[in-house]
Amino acid sequence: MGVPNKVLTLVLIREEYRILLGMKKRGFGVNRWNGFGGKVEAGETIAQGAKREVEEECGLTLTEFEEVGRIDFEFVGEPQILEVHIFRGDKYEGELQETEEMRPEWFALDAIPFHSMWPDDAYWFPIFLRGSKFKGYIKFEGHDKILDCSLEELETT
Ligand SMILES: Nc1nc(SCCc2ccccc2)c2[nH]cnc2n1
Repeated sequence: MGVPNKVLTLVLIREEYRILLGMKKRGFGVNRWNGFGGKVEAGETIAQGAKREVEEECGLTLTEFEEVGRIDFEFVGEPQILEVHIFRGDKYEGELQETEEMRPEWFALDAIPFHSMWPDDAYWFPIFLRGSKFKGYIKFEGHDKILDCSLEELETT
């Protein structure tokens, strides 16, 4: 029995022709565009943690969102697996704002900046964008090199 997984959230707010990403300004994944998310705190559900991180990181309040995927990330030399629960944000309220953590920006679905994102995103974003549910396991060496990648599409909604 190794170290328990670190449970994290990742929220991708998607409209018909565009997706909301944030440029990470500090911490894990800095200088990459990503969805909004982070740690799940004691006493909150994973979904509550997802909603909280969106509010903290870009000022929007999710009113409709759904868990659509889960990817376990292993980093060579680190015993703790990152268990990332991925949500699609469908409806939200509030005013989009830049925070200390994230600079938000909308991207057309045919102009997603994969060259400035985590390298695995290019593999699972297409599954996410066609509305399927998915699960995966991805092994990294450092933050740029993928050693193993296994993704399974679970259902097409
Ligand atoms: N898209 C994506 N995201 C992450 S971490 C997401 C979860 C997180 C963690 C810490 C702060 C905020 C959000 C990744 N790791 C390795 N590949 C990856 N791809």
